Amino acid sequence: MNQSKEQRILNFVLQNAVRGDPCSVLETIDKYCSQKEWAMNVGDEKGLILDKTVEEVNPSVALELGTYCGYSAVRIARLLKAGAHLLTVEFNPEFAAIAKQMIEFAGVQDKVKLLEGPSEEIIPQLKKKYEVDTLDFVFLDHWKDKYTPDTILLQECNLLRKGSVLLADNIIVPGAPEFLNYIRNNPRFQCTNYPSHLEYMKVEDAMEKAVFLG
Ligand SMILES: O=C(NCCCCc1cc2ccncc2s1)c1cc(-c2ccc(F)cc2)cc(O)c1O
Ligand SMILES: [Mg+2]
Repeated sequence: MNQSKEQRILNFVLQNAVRGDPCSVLETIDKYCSQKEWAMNVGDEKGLILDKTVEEVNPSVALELGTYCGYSAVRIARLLKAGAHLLTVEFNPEFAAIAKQMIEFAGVQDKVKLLEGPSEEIIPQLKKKYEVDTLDFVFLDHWKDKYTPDTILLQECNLLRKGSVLLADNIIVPGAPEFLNYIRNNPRFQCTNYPSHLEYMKVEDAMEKAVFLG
């Protein structure tokens, strides 16, 4: 049966990128998705905002919700200091299988733990099962109507500490209006908006950073 788009992206990386070189993997995915088939990776323009935020936070423990093909997991992991790690959550088994191979090809597998399942099930397991104390950085890039309930769940599970940084993708497209309303009106978060563009398109999009004030 014919291949999925995600399998085609992975194959293009396996055939054209340099094994063990995360930047080469990112460039190759961006090349494929801007020239051949659009896909919902954070991309190179919003990827720079992600890079700057990760470098600023320099997290020891990071969480990503919404792995997809592993583009942003590779993007984040390549910037992590020795001993730091990223937990990334994907509920679609096909996407998780692609992402696992992408992460391994990029050579960042020692810094990334890929967790399969719905975020609302995984988040409550982070402390006991995955030995997380608190999260320094959280990248929200899964279903846009899950951003708010999962942010509330992270607080209920005591996974945020004073200074924890959340970064949310797709604030304009597909949009996360309920999250924006929640986070900007919540006195426990200090928010910053970063205008940008939808990955590989001239369409406006934005990212929102929210620092937890404790
Ligand atoms: O839906 C998007 N991303 C989430 C996919 C949902 C995957 C999930 C992961 C997970 C893990 C744990 N629990 C539950 C879930 S659900 C998304 C969509 C667009 C877009 C933009 C314009 C379009 F015309 C069409 C699509 C752009 C983007 O950057 C996106 O991130
Ligand atoms: Mg996104």
